[in-house]
Amino acid sequence: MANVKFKVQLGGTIKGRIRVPGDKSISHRSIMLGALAEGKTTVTGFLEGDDALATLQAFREMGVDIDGPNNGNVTINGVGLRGLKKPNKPLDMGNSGTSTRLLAGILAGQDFDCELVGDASLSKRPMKRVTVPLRLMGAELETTEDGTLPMIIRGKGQTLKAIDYTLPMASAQVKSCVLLAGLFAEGTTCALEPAPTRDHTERMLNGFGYEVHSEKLDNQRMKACLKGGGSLKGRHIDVPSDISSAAFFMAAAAVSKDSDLVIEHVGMNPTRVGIIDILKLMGANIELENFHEVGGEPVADVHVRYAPLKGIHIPEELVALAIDEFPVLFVVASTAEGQTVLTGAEELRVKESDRIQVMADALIAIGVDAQPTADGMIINGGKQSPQNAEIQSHHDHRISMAMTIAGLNAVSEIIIDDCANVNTSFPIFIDLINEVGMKVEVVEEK
Ligand SMILES: O=C(O)C1=C[C@@H](OP(=O)(O)O)[C@@H](O)[C@H](O)C1
Ligand SMILES: C=C(OP(=O)(O)O)C(=O)O
Repeated sequence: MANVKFKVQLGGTIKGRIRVPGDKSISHRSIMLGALAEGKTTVTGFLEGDDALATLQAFREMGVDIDGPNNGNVTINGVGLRGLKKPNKPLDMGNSGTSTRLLAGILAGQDFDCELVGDASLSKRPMKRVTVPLRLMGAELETTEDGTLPMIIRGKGQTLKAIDYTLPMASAQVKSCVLLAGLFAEGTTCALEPAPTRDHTERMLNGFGYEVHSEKLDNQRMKACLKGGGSLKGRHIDVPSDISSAAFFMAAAAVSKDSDLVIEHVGMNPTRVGIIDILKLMGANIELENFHEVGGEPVADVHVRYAPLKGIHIPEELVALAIDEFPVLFVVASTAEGQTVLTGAEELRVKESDRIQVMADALIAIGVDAQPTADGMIINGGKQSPQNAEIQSHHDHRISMAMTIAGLNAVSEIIIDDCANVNTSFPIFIDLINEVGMKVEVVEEK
């Protein structure tokens, strides 16, 4: 396969009015719940990126009739909770942690064996976090000794046991895995999280008429519970634009002089808006306009104008609410005056890459004063020394995009290696970033 490199020209002013593609987390869940529902589910705004397409393809291979995607429109003819069929081959989850961990929960309750495989990056990511609770529920699963893919899920059609599970880490994927397995369990399954994480699974299950009870306990901890054995009713889902994709554009406009950008129809779920809170704490000028609700999820237009930024200690309670945005937030911190400190974010080490180490290496390579720590990063911003650099993305779409944004304030040319991975979450990233005022050339090397 050709190696796709991004050659980023320095500088630029970010202006315009854009719309970024659909939310990845909601797109995955629309296929999963649509497939498990009775009747037809129609989806608009579906993200046609490789990760969400891996989920779609997996359900096709399990016998679900799915039309599309066609310009973000998908129709799923649901087969009900007991209607999935054994696929003829291992299901390829590509680069997608969300597909793998949520599907593991669904597959644990089936009456057929199934194998999940993935690419080099996904095959290194920890899966014990889902095999541990699923085994407690009575599921039979096998992984490598290290607890990584490939994963075999042995389905005997057994009814799973409901559990009351306290998650050891703040992870929406683990919470969702447990709740989805809970659909196939006898009794009430609960997932208690150490800090609130994205709640799209709970919201969407409720939207499909499957009651999930969520309550806030002490210390902001959330507990979500559902009773097994119910049914989901097909519905329409309008997927809002992905705040995690919008984040690259918010950051770009926040760090470049004279910028003025509107990003339309962005998902504003309170469990996802950490990026906005953090940028505002740094001094960013962000206004939310045209607030409204689509299908149970709040959306707004995000208006960002340039303002000088300062370093901060990022409040730990915002970490899970901005978990995918740290690569680009590190870039923002490198341009802000003073020190930015991130703590409590060790989960970043087990994403598509080790996002603490990889971003520290990339920023140091372009002359930024950055210091990785066990659970975060210390960045002394506002002073970069000129250094030409060729950056490695390490199979991580968010590194490719974050380091592109670094070009706005870098003092020497940036080339990023291995960038085809932006297709996992944001296939039109380069078109949009060039449209709003950057100059990024895509070079394909055989
Ligand atoms: O549930 C989801 O859709 C996701 C949850 C997060 O992962 P963790 O739950 O592992 O933190 C996030 O990083 C990922 O991009 C999408
Ligand atoms: C962590 C991410 O996704 P996933 O875990 O689904 O691979 C991401 O998109 O940043």
